[in-house]
Amino acid sequence: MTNTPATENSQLRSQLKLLLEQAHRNQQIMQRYQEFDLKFIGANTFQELIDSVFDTLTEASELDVVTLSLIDPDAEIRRILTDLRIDVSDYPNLIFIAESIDEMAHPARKASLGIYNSMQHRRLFPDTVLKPSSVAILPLIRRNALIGWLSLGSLDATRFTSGMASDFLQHRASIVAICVENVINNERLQHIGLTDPLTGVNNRRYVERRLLEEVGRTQRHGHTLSAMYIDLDFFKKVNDNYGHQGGDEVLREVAARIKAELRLSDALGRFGGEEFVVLLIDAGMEAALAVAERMRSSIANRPLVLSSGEQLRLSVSIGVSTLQAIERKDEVATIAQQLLAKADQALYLAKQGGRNKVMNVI
Ligand SMILES: Nc1nc2c(ncn2[C@@H]2O[C@H](COP(=O)(O)OP(=O)(O)OP(=O)(O)O)[C@@H](O)[C@H]2O)c(=O)[nH]1
Repeated sequence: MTNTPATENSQLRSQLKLLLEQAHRNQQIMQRYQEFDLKFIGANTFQELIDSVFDTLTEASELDVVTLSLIDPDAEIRRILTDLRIDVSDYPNLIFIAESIDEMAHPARKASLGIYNSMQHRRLFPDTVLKPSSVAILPLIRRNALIGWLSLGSLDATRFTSGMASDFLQHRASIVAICVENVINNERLQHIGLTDPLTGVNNRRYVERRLLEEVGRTQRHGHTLSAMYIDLDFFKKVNDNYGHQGGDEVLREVAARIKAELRLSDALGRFGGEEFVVLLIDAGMEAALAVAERMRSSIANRPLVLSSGEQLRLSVSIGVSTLQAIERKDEVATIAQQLLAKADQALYLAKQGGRNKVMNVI
């Protein structure tokens, strides 16, 4: 049967209507994606970016699971994030790949779409996340280097199929790659500004900032907070006998021994020369004195070995103070100053008392 002009006309009209509806839907999708791109680009911190990737992207693209894997062989990114007090364990969908990428079992630089395969994709969808039925694995490439993968997963096995065009997804991955690189560089700069270049521990600026935060928290929630001043004894002699470089090596080793006695939530900063300040979070005087004693003995009881092979014995003096019940009306800055001043007085007593000692001022 041949179509009359009238039926042809009506068929064309309904085709046109479908096309217009499709175009309208596509425009809405594009608009939605542009909003997400702006959200990614607007992220200033790593935390803001990963929140956008995991929450916004998952919801907007109607995905069941999204993971972000970053190649971090020397754990540098993890160290920066930990120092900036971002707990990576809060993000099960954020994966750090420690091995060299050649060991990864799938093509590294091309987008790959298809059915989930546990052999191939297990690393990008670890046990802590939902197992998808189909996946889109999008490499994140910056300046020709592979920095990780954005992995999208759906419970619908037909959502991502191997023949499907991936330009649109790859475009999204390029934006995520740029944003990841930017926020990591930002965090790196922040980190450098708060780190002592010689010892790698934090600097005075960081500790002073943290101290105000922690005093505020103590005031609000009634926790305890302790502070320590740690000063190397007769350090001038180390420089005189082993040279400035020997002195620097000693400072690095002492910083590492102090750090080894601390919890991740505590703060350690080099305040200048051969003086360190520690903030012990949620620790009263008794606990702080015990930690200080462990630090003192870990330095005094074990000789320091220089790169020249020379060994030397050294000690530290430590002054401890603790914040107890504080009045709400007191100024945070004044309380912080008093806490440090007391630790400094205690250090003075330790030096006066013969060094290699822990003293406290209440
Ligand atoms: N190698 C090295 N030495 C430093 C650094 N900063 C400060 N110093 C040295 O640290 C020494 C500090 O000496 P003093 O303040 O007299 O104290 P001390 O010899 O440790 O004596 P007490 O603190 O009284 O036990 C000086 O010789 C400084 O030159 C540094 O970054 N590297």
